[in-house]
Amino acid sequence: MAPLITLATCALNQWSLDFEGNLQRIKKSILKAKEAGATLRVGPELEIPGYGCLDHFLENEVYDNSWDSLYSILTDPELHDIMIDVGLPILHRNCRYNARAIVLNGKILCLRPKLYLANDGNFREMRFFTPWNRPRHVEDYYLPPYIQKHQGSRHVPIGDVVLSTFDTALAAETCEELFTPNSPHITMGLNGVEIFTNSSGSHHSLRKLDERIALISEATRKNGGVYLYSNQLGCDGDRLYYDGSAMIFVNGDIVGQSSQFGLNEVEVVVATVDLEAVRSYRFAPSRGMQAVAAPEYRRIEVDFSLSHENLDLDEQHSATARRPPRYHLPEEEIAYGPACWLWDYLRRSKAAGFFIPLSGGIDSCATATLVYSMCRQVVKAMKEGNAEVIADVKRIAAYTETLPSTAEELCNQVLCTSFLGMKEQSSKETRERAQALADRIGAYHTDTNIDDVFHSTRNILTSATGFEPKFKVHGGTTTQNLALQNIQARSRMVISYYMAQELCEVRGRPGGGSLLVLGSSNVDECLRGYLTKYDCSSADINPIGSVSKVDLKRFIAWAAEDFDMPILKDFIEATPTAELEPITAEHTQSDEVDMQMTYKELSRFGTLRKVNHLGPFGMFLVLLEEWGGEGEDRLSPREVADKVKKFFHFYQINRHKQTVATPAYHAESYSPDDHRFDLRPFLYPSAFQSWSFKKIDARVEALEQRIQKKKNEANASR
Ligand SMILES: Nc1ncnc2c1ncn2[C@@H]1O[C@H](COP(=O)(O)OP(=O)(O)OC[C@H]2O[C@@H]([n+]3cccc(C(=O)O)c3)[C@H](O)[C@@H]2O)[C@@H](O)[C@H]1O
Ligand SMILES: Nc1ncnc2c1ncn2[C@@H]1O[C@H](COP(=O)(O)OP(=O)(O)OP(=O)(O)O)[C@@H](O)[C@H]1O
Ligand SMILES: NC(=O)CC[C@H](N)C(=O)O
Repeated sequence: MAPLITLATCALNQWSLDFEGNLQRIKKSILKAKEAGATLRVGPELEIPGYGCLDHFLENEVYDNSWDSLYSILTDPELHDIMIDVGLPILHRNCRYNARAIVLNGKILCLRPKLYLANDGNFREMRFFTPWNRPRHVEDYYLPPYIQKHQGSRHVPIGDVVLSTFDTALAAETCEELFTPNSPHITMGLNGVEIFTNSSGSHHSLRKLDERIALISEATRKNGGVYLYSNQLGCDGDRLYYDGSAMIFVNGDIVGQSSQFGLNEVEVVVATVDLEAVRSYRFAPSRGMQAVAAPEYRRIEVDFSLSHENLDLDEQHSATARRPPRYHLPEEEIAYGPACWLWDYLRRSKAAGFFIPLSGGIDSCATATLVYSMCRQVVKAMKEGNAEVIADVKRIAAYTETLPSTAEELCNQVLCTSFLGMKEQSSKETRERAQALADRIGAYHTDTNIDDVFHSTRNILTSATGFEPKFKVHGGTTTQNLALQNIQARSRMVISYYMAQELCEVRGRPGGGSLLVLGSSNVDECLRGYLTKYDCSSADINPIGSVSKVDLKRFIAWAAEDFDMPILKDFIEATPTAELEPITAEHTQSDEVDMQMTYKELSRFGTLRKVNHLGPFGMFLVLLEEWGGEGEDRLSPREVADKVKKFFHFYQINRHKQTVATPAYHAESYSPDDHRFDLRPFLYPSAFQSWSFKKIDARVEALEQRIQKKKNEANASR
């Protein structure tokens, strides 16, 4: 019988280029793993410099510093007696590799470079690294001189290897390799590898954890084995939030899972597993037939036992029981992910808090609710005794000597909101909703009118040219109507930055400080371009910029119950409106009327454009199936065509706005973010003269002729 083995994986809140902080968190995780009796610890991808260094991976200094950190791990005797799988970038024969060092008792056993790099969506690993791309190939890696001295040899093996200990075999695959069709774990498993490690730099996106769980579960269900998944956690200096969820699987089942969103900088997951369960799982002769035909790996012999053969631990421990996977609802993912990201951003930027221009509409309400959600998590972590969080709150919550004890108290210290209204345009309802929300969450709120700024800006044009622009409801043209709306929108941006800079002084915050302006444009408005360029959407950061309106509404409905905030129901029921035009008895502005499409339709267009990679004609064909056909609520081919064409027209003429979009938390797979995720032109030829639109027209005409023919035949046969 095989003895039991205790293994550990972890989620670490690394920060790009924070070599000292990263090293300290790595060491802490190793010590925690050791304390729990583990003999193997796996850490996140590129954990030494942090995963998100991006073009810094082209700087040699990052490689040197990473070796310095590794040297510190090798020479720390407290980190001995445990096998360590740690991520770092390395230079080998002048090529850069995203690698792992497998280390034991102060010596490097081998280096394992990533075979297949992640290079889609937000990932650009091919920009910095070379893929090893040669399964099972091994070479000699020449160590830096001071490491050679310490190691007692000039080189160590580098490549796709298997490690054989006294009692089992293990091997490493790295993040994306799990997602590829021909994952290394398949051949490794057929070669008798019983333990797989995977270190990841995998960011959050709504509903993505399901995919990871399905992949790992499938990998070990088919082939048997123990799978240790490690991931980075938190904001490491970018739009991305790495959502932890370190996990241990045995033969398709989860036996350990860390939190997906949390404020702990170091989370270690430990499980005790019975290797006999893996061996007996691999009984099928069909597997055996593939195993004997599988190509062989070079084995590194390791004089170490992962099991507790001679320890009392065996008697005390039994294998960790399997448990169901823990998923959050998408509305919970929105409540927790952006909130944790905001916290990391706030503490790491050393800002004094946030400023939100609060309109009384649902979007800025969602942004404010996320800051409140952040405060709830921070206060909870303080109550649990989280020392790092307490230290950060001591610096940030400077208004009082004592630490805030409720989310509302903390929110009062870190959040200022302002209603920036106009006498004729702003309704009593929005003004009151903004005030009521601020009161409920404890924000410091001001209610002010910006009519003076509006009128004086408008009058500048009049005194310069004699021309007097008017709103449409007062007889103005569309251009005049838009120009006047944009004065309001853009002056709100200037006023917001002014407020953000001065409010700490106004409130007498010891040490002063200034606030970060938070934006509130959602993914659908960005996609359609229904926002004013350089208005409040041009904020410092935006926690909801990649969340759809449909999901935002679900989140607000969830928060109304879960955060006990009945006031949020009023926001859901209100008709979304920009309130940029004067309200009259006959006219109140409404988003969906203005946009000429619904938020639900926008979500579908967005998904088909980005996730399904469809152009206008392809989208038309898909939507024809979905929305077209016979029946009362079905659309004719021409109606479907009009919707698709309208969407592409507005998307294309407004794409330029995405070039200045506020850095937003990445959450949605159809995000139009022009900076890192959705790389497209921003000067398009006219959509209406496009080849695709002509194809749509031709197909509509053909379909209409067919429909007419059918009708004629039906009439004739009556
Ligand atoms: N191809 C191109 N490349 C680069 N820049 C280009 C461009 N075409 C126009 N532009 C620039 O963009 C400007 C037009 O864009 P922009 O100034 O945004 O103005 P515009 O898109 O004309 O108007 C803003 C729209 O957003 C709506 N809205 C809805 C909800 C809230 C808010 C709000 O702000 O609170 C606004 C508002 O009702 C209106 O329909 C042009 O004046 C020009 O400066
Ligand atoms: N009266 C106002 N007071 C303060 N801020 C405002 C006001 N009107 C608009 N804003 C700011 O400008 C942003 C964009 O305005 P817009 O009317 O498009 O809002 P929205 O996208 O519909 O969001 P919301 O649902 O928050 O109104 C808002 O999210 C808000 O931050
Ligand atoms: N760092 C990686 O290799 C990540 C790629 C992977 N597709 C993910 O999103 O998790």
